[in-house]
Amino acid sequence: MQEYTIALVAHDHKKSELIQWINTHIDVMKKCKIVATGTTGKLIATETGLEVKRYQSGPLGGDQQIGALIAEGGLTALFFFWDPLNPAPHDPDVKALLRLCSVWNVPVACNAASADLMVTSPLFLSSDYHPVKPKYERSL
Ligand SMILES: O=C(CO)COP(=O)(O)O
Repeated sequence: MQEYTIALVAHDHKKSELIQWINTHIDVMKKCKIVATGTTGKLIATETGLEVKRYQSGPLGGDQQIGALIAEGGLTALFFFWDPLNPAPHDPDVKALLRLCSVWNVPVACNAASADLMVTSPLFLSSDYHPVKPKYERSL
């Protein structure tokens, strides 16, 4: 059976919204392998009981670790409830993570409404759905 890895990430002011969203979609979440940045992952595990592979906290490199997973072709989708109203010290990392989703055509939802649409799509976790993985050529 195919394994689907999703990343769940939320900035501090968005964490409770993410937990609420996860609980609304808990049956879908249970079908996925979940990775998360450190603090978000800890909260998800304690508040929902889901198993979570935790990376570093975002400001300490967690966003970049998830970016590396994308670059290796190992991420199915990203749910990133980022905070548009408070500056983050690691904003370049946040931008880099979102950029890599576009580079590698990885589905990404940045708010609860988009996340709702994504997980309720019949294509989500469907073995018939293979988003095009771009091929890049770089000459040195
Ligand atoms: O800062 C984050 C994403 O940019 C999230 O990090 P934490 O999950 O450790 O709070």
